[in-house]
Amino acid sequence: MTNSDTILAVKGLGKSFGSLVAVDDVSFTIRRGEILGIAGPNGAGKTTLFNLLSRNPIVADRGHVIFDGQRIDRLSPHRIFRAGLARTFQKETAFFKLTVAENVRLGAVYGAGLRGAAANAAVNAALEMLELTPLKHQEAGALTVYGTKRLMIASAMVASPKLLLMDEPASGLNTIEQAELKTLILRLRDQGTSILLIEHILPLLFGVSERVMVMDFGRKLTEGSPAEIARDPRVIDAYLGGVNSESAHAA
Ligand SMILES: Nc1ncnc2c1ncn2[C@@H]1O[C@H](COP(=O)(O)OP(=O)(O)OP(=O)(O)O)[C@@H](O)[C@H]1O
Repeated sequence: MTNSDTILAVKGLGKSFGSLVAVDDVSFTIRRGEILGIAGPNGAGKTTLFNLLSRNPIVADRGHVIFDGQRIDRLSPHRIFRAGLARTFQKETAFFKLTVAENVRLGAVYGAGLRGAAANAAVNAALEMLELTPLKHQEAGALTVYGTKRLMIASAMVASPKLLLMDEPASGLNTIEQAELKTLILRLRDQGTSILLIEHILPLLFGVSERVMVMDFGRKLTEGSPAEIARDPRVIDAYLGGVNSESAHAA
């Protein structure tokens, strides 16, 4: 069911909240070095899927997850992170009274288990990668939205994850910041990190993803290249709400 080219293989993943099936029998794979996009309307189950993969803060009712050849759906969130699967959150999340560098250090020490010079080197590399070095001594609470988004990514990247789950990194960003984020996401991928990306800003999602999976009512509706997804009438019906595929695809 998995091979060495596959970084993540998800099979039959499911989660219900009472009578609501938030994630319904979802299966997919991600190749090493790939960016797989996830689209879908509000409430489709995208964030719940991330929660199940990271087991943070909830666990799946059904299905299994093979990450880098190892079954991870019974590991603690901490062990999943250590195994190389990191995530960012939709809501800006940071220790706002700590500095930017201190936040990233927490990821290095308590997340990745690094100490001393190794921790310092990882923190500096992550700050540099996310262009946060000039802001390293600033309180996280004083960052812009885009700064906080980059801080969340830096706090994940400090562990050198093999796979990064990004939950709506472009929400709240202006168009210039969105363009910068696009460059940054591609750079992370080019440096060897596979990426699973939830994003409502379709030009960005379609512009960086090799493939896009669309969810609706907890289920995987379809998956394909961005061009295939943009012209799929089921997707237009479920998600684009009549926006024609040409404008949705204009990156
Ligand atoms: N802890 C929870 N308890 C009860 N219902 C939940 C819980 N978490 C999510 N849900 C419900 O599961 C469904 C899927 O939610 P989810 O946040 O995964 O959707 P989404 O696709 O990420 O939406 P959005 O694009 O708005 O972020 C929604 O109906 C939501 O209300």
